Amino acid sequence: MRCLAPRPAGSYLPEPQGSGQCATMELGPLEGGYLELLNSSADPLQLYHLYDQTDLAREEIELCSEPDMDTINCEQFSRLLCDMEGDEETREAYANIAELDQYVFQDSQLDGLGKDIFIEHIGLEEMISESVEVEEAGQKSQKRPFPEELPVDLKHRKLAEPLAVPVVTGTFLVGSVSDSSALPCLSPPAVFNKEPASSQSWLEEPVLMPVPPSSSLLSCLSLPAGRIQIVPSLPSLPQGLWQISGAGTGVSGMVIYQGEMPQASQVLPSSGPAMQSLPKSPERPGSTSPFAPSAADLPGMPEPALTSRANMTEDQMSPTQCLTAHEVSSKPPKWPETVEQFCSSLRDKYQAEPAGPEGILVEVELVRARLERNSSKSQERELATPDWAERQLARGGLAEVLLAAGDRRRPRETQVIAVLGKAGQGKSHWAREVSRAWACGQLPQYDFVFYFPCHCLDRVKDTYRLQDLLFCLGPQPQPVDEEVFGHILRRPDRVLLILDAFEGLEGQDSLLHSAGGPVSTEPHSLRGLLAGLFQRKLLRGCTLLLTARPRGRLAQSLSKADVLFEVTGFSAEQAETYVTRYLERAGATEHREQALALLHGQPFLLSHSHSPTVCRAVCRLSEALLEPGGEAELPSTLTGLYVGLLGPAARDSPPGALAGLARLAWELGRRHRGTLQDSQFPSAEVRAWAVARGLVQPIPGAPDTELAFSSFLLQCFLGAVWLALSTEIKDKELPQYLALTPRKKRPYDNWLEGVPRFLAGLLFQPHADCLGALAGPAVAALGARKQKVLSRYLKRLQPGTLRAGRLLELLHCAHEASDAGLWQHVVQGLPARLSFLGTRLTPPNTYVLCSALAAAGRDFSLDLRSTGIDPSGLGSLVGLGCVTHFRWGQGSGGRASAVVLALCPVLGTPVGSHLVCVVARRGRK
Ligand SMILES: Nc1ncnc2c1ncn2[C@@H]1O[C@H](COP(=O)(O)OP(=O)(O)OP(=O)(O)O)[C@@H](O)[C@H]1O
Repeated sequence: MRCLAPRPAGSYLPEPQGSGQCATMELGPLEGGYLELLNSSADPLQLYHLYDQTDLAREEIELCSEPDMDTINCEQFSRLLCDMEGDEETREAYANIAELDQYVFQDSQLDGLGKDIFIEHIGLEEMISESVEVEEAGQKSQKRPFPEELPVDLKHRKLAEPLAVPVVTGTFLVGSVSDSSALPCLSPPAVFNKEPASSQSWLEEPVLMPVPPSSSLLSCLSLPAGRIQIVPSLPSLPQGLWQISGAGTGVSGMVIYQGEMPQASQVLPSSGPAMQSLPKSPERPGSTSPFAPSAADLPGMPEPALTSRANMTEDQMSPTQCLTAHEVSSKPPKWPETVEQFCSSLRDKYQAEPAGPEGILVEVELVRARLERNSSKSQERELATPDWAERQLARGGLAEVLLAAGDRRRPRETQVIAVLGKAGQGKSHWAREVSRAWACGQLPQYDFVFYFPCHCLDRVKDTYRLQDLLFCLGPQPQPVDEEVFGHILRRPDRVLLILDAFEGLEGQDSLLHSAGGPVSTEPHSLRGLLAGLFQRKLLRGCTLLLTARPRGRLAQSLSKADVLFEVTGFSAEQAETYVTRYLERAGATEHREQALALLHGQPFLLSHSHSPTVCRAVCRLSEALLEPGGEAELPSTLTGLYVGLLGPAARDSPPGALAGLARLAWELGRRHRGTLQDSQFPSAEVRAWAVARGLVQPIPGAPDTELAFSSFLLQCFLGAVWLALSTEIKDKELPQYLALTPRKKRPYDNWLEGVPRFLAGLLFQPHADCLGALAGPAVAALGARKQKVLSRYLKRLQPGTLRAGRLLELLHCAHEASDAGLWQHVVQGLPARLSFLGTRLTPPNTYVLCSALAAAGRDFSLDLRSTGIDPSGLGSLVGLGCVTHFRWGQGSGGRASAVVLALCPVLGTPVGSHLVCVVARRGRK
């Protein structure tokens, strides 16, 4: 393919010299240089096509004999690149652009002017709202001279044009904001503290007010009147657009952009840095994966071939697929029939599986993760908590995740990728999407993808060979075919094994690091086989993708993985998308607005909907509540949510069914298990009831005799029901199950981590609406006795002595209890200085903390560093009048890294160094 190489004089495009067989474009010659070309409104494809035709006519090249202006095939594309590389003028023009880019966007000393011009020049003005007037709000940094080589017109404009944005010194900035009132501003009216921090505390540094990032959440932070101060010498901010709006300041908005500026060819995300990382919903006509954009996603590109690899030519593949396929390996032209058949049966299997129980897919981001020791004394590790703005999203989506370990990969070396996250965050959902994406032809670097739910691999008694694992225990059980197996062994680098819910394997931790795994494919225990894979002895060179809840010793072993990612659940927007899609699937689209109103009416449940599991539960209850019509309201607690869901099921249950299932949930949970065999149910009747009511469900890929609780949270709820109902649990033992006080020897390791708050909810909430609604009035006396025991215990607890994680759990218990006396007792006991350093503040954690601080009626100082708190949560917390001081920022360990800002009524206070921002004000010049 030919490139649009500029001609030395005048026009960049030659006059067409004949049309040949190609359609003639009506496009006049373009004058100027590459920058003009970039700036022109001409369609690049048209330009290419026009130029291409003329050369075609000249060179009589066959390529364009069937002209299709929408199509650039792979070969054409690589020739374009080659031609561009070979052309001196092209190189020079692009070098100029690159240099300008570097000068403008990567230099922390540069003011906003050059950037603005550059943005405008390359056509990114749209990023800056034209409706907002901007004002200088800071001081200029020292300017450097322009590089001599810069295009003259840019130099000229830089010097001649007026300053379009207020300059605040530092790293860089992008533009003003549009009307912030249009954004969902979740924070309450804020009154900031404007006093200096008191001494002798972690607040000693003048750290007051963060610049909160705006995100896909489009959240904003209301800023009250007060001094503005940005502490200088900040290390780099993470990338992204940050937005602040302030009511009391006349500031309509402020956007800070930190990080690399998108290149001219890139599209700036309209609402923050969130990137797609999962294949798109099957309902969408476009591609289901960022890996291979479809014709719908990229107008002008041919739709990629989907399922079959046979007879697939490069022309039929999308460019991305095409390039990737070339990069990864060249495949043999044709596979033996048996291999083709096996491969397509695998693809069919994955394509036939629905996306989750409801067949809904919401695109979510994966975040780069890291494990760290949870205390200096312990060897145990847990997921590190980066600040929200420091998170590194897997910007290349699925492709990035799968290729992430590639850099470190040695030739023919197995790579291990771990995708981690708390229960119910969507790990399995994501892993199944990977296999579905492959089945749709979107991961051409793999010939075979095997998905295993690890519950099915926990067979200690039998021995297996590698081929048994792949064929008999694999997703599409069938007799071993040696020809296919031989094919797999020849190219292990083209095999992806997905081990989902890895924590479900007995003794998983030892599989990852112990030595001595088998080197041959002779029969071994299943554990031995897996150890051989992880120790890179079996199928060496393959990719192992495992998903797990990282806890205990497993977390320790997982640090051996080549690369780690975390599934972090839904944003508020994604939760709303889920609700919408859920109702569409249920054929109840007419209830959408009401359902969203119900959810927003219960902000606590809204915050919990950050977990896809809870979001799904909320949808199910909303659907049930809205169906009969009339007034409806969601409960205000998680306990209420699950009582609402289980109540009707309990009412029509066989005698003792609920208690029987609750006992199973508890007993299995104590052994860290969430799956059960048919034979474990008290009776076939109970099994049938539990399946029919969706309390347990088949495990995809597992034998029919194996079932799993439909969610971990439901198992926790049932476990708590058992503790509340059981006469076998002695009263004095009950408090230990809240796991709030450290004990030397704990009989209960809190694996069922949702139990404490559900137990408090079940025992404290009014009996008739809660425990009674599930188990009938007969258990009222038992419940009252247990409640008394817990109440005594909780009231003796001193919140000030608890570590941050336990304090949050106590707040959750008190919230679930919905008991005014208990709540008051807890909030009154909160210490005035609260440090959450290194403890995750998820949306529900932030919610209970906000409620408690607001109810306490006194002032608080908060350390919010390394909590991962999101912008809206941060806005809500620091917007509380009672929060007089707070600290938030990147990292821990006292790095002088916080972004500090306090407001003054009039902006214009010098705004520190190393930050460039645009402050937009309405009605002021
Ligand atoms: N991106 C998503 N789009 C739509 N639904 C989702 C998404 N992620 C998760 N879900 C739904 O949320 C629920 C929980 O997801 P999933 O089972 O994948 O979580 P998990 O992290 O694997 O949990 P566990 O650790 O308990 O196995 C499922 O019903 C799933 O279908």
